[in-house]
Amino acid sequence: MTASSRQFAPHFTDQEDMHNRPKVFVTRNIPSAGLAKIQAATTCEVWPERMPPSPDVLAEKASGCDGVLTLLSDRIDADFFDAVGSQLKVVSNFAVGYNNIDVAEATKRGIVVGNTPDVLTDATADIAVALMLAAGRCLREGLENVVRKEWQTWEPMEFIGQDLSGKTLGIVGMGRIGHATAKRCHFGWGMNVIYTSRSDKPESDSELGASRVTFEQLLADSDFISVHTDLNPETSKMFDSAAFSGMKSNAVFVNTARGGVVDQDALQKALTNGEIFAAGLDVTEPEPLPDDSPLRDLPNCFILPHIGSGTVKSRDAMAEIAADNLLAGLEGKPLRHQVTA
Ligand SMILES: NC(=O)C1=CN([C@@H]2O[C@H](COP(=O)(O)OP(=O)(O)OC[C@H]3O[C@@H](n4cnc5c(N)ncnc54)[C@H](O)[C@@H]3O)[C@@H](O)[C@H]2O)C=CC1
Ligand SMILES: O=C(O)C(=O)CO
Repeated sequence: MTASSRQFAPHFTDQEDMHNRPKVFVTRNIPSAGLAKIQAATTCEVWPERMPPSPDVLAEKASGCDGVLTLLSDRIDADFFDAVGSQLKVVSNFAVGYNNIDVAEATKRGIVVGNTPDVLTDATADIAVALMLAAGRCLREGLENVVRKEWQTWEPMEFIGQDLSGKTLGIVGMGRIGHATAKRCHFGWGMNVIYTSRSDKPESDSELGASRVTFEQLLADSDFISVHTDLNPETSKMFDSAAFSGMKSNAVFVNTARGGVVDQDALQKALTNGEIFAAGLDVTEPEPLPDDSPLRDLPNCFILPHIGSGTVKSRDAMAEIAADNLLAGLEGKPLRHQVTA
């Protein structure tokens, strides 16, 4: 048992009446590093299926609960709060992003909301770099060529991509994951880093020689653009047709943040018309993309099924923090990571 779990585990014993335990609903199976803690301290129902519960089923299952542990695919809003009843104390999101939760509405009702920052920063930055390489170096076309048995010979004029070395990387949203991505690219490939942010980032400036620029300048100067903002009203669809037409024709666009920051029709046009070179996406809107989404078929669009935080270490640590947040909220104690509106 870690120090943090000791701190947050409510003091229930086996002898204690199960009915006195707080009631919680966990909307999907999560690593036992967190789930075991929750099961030891609460009366807990875990949604057993691979697909998320529908909003109606989610509300029904959470009804009468003191706490819920949610995923980024669960919408937690006023309708949900109305449906589940006034005893709900805490919503613990198994993610750092919490755009699926109406935090203002939760706060108004005295419900605390937790998230899982930091422990997935490196894993997600690694996927951002993987996407830069995959999209920039035509890995989809190369792989499909091999899988379809079209590989005939060494091709001097095919599968020609973009170098990272010495190029300019534009980070949109220089937060935890933005900085970690920039660090990899600056020290790994000697990339020049520019960024947009809501405030100056002196640590990124001094550690990486980075400079804060306007959004328009970032679009115009970057060879690689990597998005790391949270999804909020300001960032929603910030990558529209004007943004893509402001980019270099060799630009590689990478998004590991949220699909909602991109106008996907505009992205599809930019990729088809050669306005930009390629895109690498770990996130889309919706997830999954519809089967007939044209983005699925574009050879210069490399799409992953939202796996940024998908390492054993990150997911275990996320589960532990999410469990600690949930148990702390049930006891009315401060959460390890609480978010505010
Ligand atoms: N693909 C994946 O599996 C994962 C995706 N994410 C996404 O990445 C996001 C970022 O995570 P962190 O770096 O931990 O969060 P963070 O809060 O450290 O960084 C977000 C940054 O974006 C900035 N920002 C917000 N609005 C902006 C705007 N209009 N223009 C420029 N910058 C703006 C914020 O000031 C902040 O510095 C999460 O909110 C989540 O949506 C996070 C983890 C895994
Ligand atoms: O944590 C997040 O916000 C994710 O997108 C998945 O880890």
